[in-house]
Amino acid sequence: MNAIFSQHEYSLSASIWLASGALLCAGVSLVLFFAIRHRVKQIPLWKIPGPASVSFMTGNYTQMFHVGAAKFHEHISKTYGSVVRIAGPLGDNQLVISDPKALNSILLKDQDIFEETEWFLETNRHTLGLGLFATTGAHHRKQRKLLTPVFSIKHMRSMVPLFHKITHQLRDVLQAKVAEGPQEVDLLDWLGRLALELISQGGLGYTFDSLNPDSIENEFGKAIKEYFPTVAKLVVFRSVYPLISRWPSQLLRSAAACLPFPLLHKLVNVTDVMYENTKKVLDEKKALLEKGDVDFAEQVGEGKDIISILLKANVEAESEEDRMPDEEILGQMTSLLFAGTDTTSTALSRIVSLLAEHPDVQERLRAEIAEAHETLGDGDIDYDDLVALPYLEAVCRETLRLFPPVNFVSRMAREDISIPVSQPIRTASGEMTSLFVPRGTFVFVSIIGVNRDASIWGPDADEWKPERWLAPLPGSVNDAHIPGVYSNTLTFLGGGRACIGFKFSQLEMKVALAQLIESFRFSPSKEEVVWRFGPITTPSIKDSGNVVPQMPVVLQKV
Ligand code: HEM
Repeated sequence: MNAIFSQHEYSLSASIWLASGALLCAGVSLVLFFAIRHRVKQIPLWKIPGPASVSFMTGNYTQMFHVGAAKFHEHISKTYGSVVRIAGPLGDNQLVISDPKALNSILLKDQDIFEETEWFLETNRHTLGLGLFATTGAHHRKQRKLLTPVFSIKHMRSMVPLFHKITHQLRDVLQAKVAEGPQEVDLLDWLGRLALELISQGGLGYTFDSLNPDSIENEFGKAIKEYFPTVAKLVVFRSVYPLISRWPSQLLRSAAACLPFPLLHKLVNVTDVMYENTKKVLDEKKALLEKGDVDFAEQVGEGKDIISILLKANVEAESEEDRMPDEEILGQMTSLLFAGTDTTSTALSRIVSLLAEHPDVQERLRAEIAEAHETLGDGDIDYDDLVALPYLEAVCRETLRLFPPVNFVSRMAREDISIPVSQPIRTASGEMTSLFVPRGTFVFVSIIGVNRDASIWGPDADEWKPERWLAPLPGSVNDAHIPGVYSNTLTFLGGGRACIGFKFSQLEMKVALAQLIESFRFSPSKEEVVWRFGPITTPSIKDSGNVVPQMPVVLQKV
């Protein structure tokens, strides 16, 4: 009896093994089938010139994403042109594109085909929430439509006094530091605090109190700071996340808790803290709105912040179509904090660093601000006068052209498509006058490639020359029809996913520079500052062998 039972048991487990083996084989065959089909479809891409792959596993990625990768990006665009094939992981063929005509198709005409990648959308949905960084197509367009009025010039104009008020706080802190004489100050830290306050007060009507030197950072502030460095290190995890991202959230949480990856646990914790705190801010705002008679001017951000205005618009909306659900407002809140902080602080740090290296430009800019005060009086410079200052505009434009904080963005072709190119692509067998992009191809939109293209900007494209903006630009700039929203550059991208905060950001920078330049003289530190290339370029110094994000500058009272 026992023997028969064992035999049964044996054949049962053998069947289970056989079935599992068959399933595994079927799974592997399916993956292989799709991988081979994808490779076959990619055959036309082999003709496109590009650097040799350095590893089957990682392709050219170690060169593309290295901290010193600026040189590699410059090398590929100068050697291979504005459409370059690179090797992605496991021999995948991918494209780096800076050709303006091709980008018109990718970012404007065919933007629904060249969407954000799944890994970008899915990880953002689960960490930042259902904001602009997580939606596509009609859903994304609806969100943009509801958000556009709060980023209008009319609204930006009304924000200038708040921006000045916040920047005064920074100026006072820095003035206290240099009261006894010149001091070396880590401006990345202070400009980061400024950018956080500007977006948190101007965007959410919330303050982290981060410009108060005596304040203790709360867990919300810590989470916002830690979010980007944490996700940036989880590249491999993010790339496979779409395979499991539709599992029930409880299962995903349990899986994350079981996996032995401390960074993943940290990301879950950071996400929870961001969610709980944005929800608290939103609930408080809604309660105030429901009371009806609240004086919003008494609130942080004086009730002019983006979220308060969105909530008021929700109350006044006549149909569901014109209303944004709470879940999506929460997603916008975290997305704004994420998108508006490191980008702006990096841009401002770069401008200050360049002014420190170029005292002549610094003096000319200071003179322009002083002259504006002579005409307008001693008070803060208002919106219209600030945007009319030509040299301030030229310094900002030139820095954002040559040193865009975001170097590239990625897209994935959702269908086979042929797109036009401005310059024929030279291949071993002749020239291609259009580019066939097979479905599933990963495309890097090279912001830095467009902004520094010598055939567009002229032979001095790699030089920092603010005065280029004071004279008419070369005809080649207009002729290129660069599909960007800002000054013929791609710094804030273009099309339906262009940076919605680009006017907000320009204004923050101008208010900050106008105030700082009239109070301080900047000169370079003795420390060597290295700009680390990455999703967002960050200045750093080497301290006891460790790389520390920092931008030391010597400050002196004017
Ligand atoms: C110098 C500063 C900034 C730069 C260089 C910059 C650049 C960019 C770029 C390149 C994108 C496109 C990302 C992609 O397609 O993957 C983007 C999107 C975005 N930016 Fe900015 N940004 C800056 C400041 C800001 C500020 C201050 C805010 C908020 C007030 C903001 C809010 C956003 C949002 C919400 C998106 C997503 C837009 C969408 O998907 O529809 N950005 N930004």
